[in-house]
Amino acid sequence: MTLFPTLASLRAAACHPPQGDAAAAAAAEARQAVLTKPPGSLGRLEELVAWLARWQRRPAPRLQRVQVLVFAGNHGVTAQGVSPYPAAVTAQMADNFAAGGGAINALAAASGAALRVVPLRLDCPTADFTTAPAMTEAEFLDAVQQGGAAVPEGCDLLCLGEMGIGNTTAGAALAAALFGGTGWAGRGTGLDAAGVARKEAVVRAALARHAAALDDPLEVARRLGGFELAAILGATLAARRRGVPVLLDGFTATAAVAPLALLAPDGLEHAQAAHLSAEAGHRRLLTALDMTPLLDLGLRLGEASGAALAVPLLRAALACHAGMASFAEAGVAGRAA
Ligand SMILES: Cc1cc2ncn([C@H]3O[C@H](COP(=O)(O)O)[C@@H](O)[C@H]3O)c2cc1C
Ligand SMILES: O=C(O)c1cccnc1
Repeated sequence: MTLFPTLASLRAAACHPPQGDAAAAAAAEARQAVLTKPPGSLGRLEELVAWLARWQRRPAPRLQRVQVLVFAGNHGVTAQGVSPYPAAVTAQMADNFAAGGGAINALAAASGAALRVVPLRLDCPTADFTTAPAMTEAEFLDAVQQGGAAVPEGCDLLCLGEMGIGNTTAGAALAAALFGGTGWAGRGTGLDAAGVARKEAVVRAALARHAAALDDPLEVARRLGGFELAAILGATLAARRRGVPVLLDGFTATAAVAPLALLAPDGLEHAQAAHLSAEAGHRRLLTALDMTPLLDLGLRLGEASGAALAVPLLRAALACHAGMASFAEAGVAGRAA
């Protein structure tokens, strides 16, 4: 089924995201209050359970089926020398994932999550966005659709990430176009200072080329994004509709979905920033989106690695919520006054 056959239908869906279940969240919170601990003492873990309840629309949320999706795409902007690695590495890494050899294979397995890698036209990079829109409207919608279609039925949690040489430049261009300012370009896979300056100049050139169209977040995603970034946006939208909470990976994945927060103020409420990437612009991007990352481990990999790493944290939060005794059950005295 085509989720969003036209840009107008995609825009309508993004501007009016369905709400979570406030009663389910309240029920989860009410249970937190009677468990044998001072109220609020499990901090963010308590909030995470209520968040899962709200977006799974279940008072007792579960994490039986956790799906990691890694979307892969190639970028014409690599012609500008913005990555230390050749574009061929994207397809080579997709093969490596298929053979089980990537970091995300190990991390998904360690987190008890299923992994699917979705290659998007790896033999056909996007256009170099310093000279033309990265994607045509049809290409953009197709990538969004593939992202949405990859969200499995009956999934309890989705971890979203990407593989695409050059895509931290696309992420920086998206962030700069959506939130303004300079200095969004970072080291990516390991640029030196001269390389970062060249990348920043490429971002400036892209913004100048597309200046007339940058007040529309979806046009920003089409002109400056990439196939895998559009797919992450589509998967995030589809997850919202299907009652699936989302863990976002690093800078690039966050930039990919940032248009949703500008199209609807609550457009990313069903998503958490799983970690703070070492990529320069991530902290600033999360601040702009009012998101607080769950982990800060100095990762700068992508591949949904940080998202997969946060899954055990959510499992631990649920284990407390489901497994702890209440004050009444345990015969523990409540607060004196
Ligand atoms: C071997 C290898 C494995 C990776 N896995 C993720 N990335 C990460 O690096 C790329 C973005 O960085 P840049 O914009 O500097 O090219 C993306 O593919 C991202 O997923 C990798 C990069 C490489 C080289
Ligand atoms: O934070 C990210 O998404 C990231 C950082 C470096 C390389 N690839 C991705």
